[in-house]
Amino acid sequence: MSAIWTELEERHRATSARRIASLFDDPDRFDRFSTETDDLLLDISKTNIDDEALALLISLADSAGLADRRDAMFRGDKINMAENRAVLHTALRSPETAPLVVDGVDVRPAVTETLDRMERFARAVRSGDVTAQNGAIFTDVINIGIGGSDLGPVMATLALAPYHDGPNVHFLSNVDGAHAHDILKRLNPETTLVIVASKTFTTIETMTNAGTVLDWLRAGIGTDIGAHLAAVSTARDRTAAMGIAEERVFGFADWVGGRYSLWGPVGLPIMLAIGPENFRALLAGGHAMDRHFQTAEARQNLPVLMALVGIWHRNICGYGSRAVLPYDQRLSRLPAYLQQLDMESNGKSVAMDGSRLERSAGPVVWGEPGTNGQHAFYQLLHQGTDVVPAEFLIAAESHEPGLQAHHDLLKANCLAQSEALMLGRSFKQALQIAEQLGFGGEARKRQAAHRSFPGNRPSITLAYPKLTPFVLGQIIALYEHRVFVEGVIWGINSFDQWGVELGKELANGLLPMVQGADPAGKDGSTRGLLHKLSA
Ligand SMILES: O=P(O)(O)OC[C@H]1O[C@](O)(CO)[C@@H](O)[C@@H]1O
Repeated sequence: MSAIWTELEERHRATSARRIASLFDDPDRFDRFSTETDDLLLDISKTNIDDEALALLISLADSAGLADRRDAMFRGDKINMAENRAVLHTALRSPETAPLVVDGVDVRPAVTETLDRMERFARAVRSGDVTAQNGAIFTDVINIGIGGSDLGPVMATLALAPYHDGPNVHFLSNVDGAHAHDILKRLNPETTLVIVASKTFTTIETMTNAGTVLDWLRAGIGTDIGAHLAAVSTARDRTAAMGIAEERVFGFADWVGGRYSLWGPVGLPIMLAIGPENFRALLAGGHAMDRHFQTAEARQNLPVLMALVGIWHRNICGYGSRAVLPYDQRLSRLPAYLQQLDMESNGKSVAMDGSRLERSAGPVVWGEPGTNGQHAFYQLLHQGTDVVPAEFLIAAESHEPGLQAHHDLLKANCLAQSEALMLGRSFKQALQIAEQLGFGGEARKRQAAHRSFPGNRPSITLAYPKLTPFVLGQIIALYEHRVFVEGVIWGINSFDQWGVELGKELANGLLPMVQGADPAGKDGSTRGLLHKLSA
């Protein structure tokens, strides 16, 4: 593998002076460097990757054993070695029936049974067959969860707003009491269903918020609150201890990682919002991407290509971050969702065997929807000292046919940004502009310096017909597999998250000090801040 890395670095050295725009002297470049699957088109042509670089990147993935690792994941092997767990979120969206065995048990029947139970429950809540304690239909649902038990449902519910015909869904995640307060003050406990979503059912934020919301329910409707509760968890003993009836608990197995969990019971709020049929279409989209990932040749394989672009930019070009820029307001939480998916999976510096990684791994992922971002941080994307590879997402068709002019503008802006990043504006062109504006002499040069754009900044674009549940399912699964492929190439375990533990432990120790205990043994800064923060 190291020989391929060296060849890639050499290829980069040999081509880094080249302008990306010059690659379009090849009239077929777009056709050869863009790929379509069911609904998605991925365009990687506006990068400096050429045939030679792509061939090397593909051999890198091959030599990392990508096909074997992929098959091992889908087969249910315990590829999350650090936790001795299989990684089978793909089973949650699979209609296949052939046995899928983990620890001697075929997992398919339980997946089907849980999905059917979720569906029955969601239908009954939506129709009013399952009602509040006083017989009223539930108008609102609060999902209490954080991280993977929040971000996926938040992102998908917003993305699929045009399909939202069920109760209003509110997401309570932050332990900051302001979050609970601001949600609860708008709601009526008599018509509110509460889902406590936590894989472990130990997460302090979720348990604290659940305690507050259960108290709010009791204050509003009395002690008999069972009709207003449901839970999503792998820990049935703990859901029982919270008083949530067995039939209101939707369980899943430890082979579903938190950030990969929206396809199963964690997706219950999505199902309540958009209905079981649309939820199943989301699953079908995810499964379609699974099939594509498993069967397409590397050069036509969207997750593989997206990952290889990621590797090229991170490791070969040395770019430390990537911007996710959905030109789709309803994907405004996609960057936040991807921050967990990507950075909690691949934000690591240790290989599977515990040795230090020889190369950089996961980049910083960030972003905001276009066009808003254009009026905020795009200045840095175009003229900043660091290059940030951009990832654009855009639909051919909107859900608002009556507002076509808006969508035309949205598309024009999206295309303009990737074009501007690539082309830039030369000093010579900027001099002409300055002259037209009436600047002369040194002022003209100064103006031109400020008004020129280096260009040659890479971007990729993901285009889709319309943001339907099926398309969204494909997009999410595409990113999941992209993260997986990058993790395989970096040689890391993308499915554990030890990096979140230390802060949790220290917070437990600090709580008594926040409440007045002696901060003995703490550093000067922490002691000083504790003093300043004592109310
Ligand atoms: O669903 P749980 O167990 O409450 O965990 C919530 C989140 O917390 C984390 O463990 C990180 O703190 C995530 O991986 C997970 O998605």
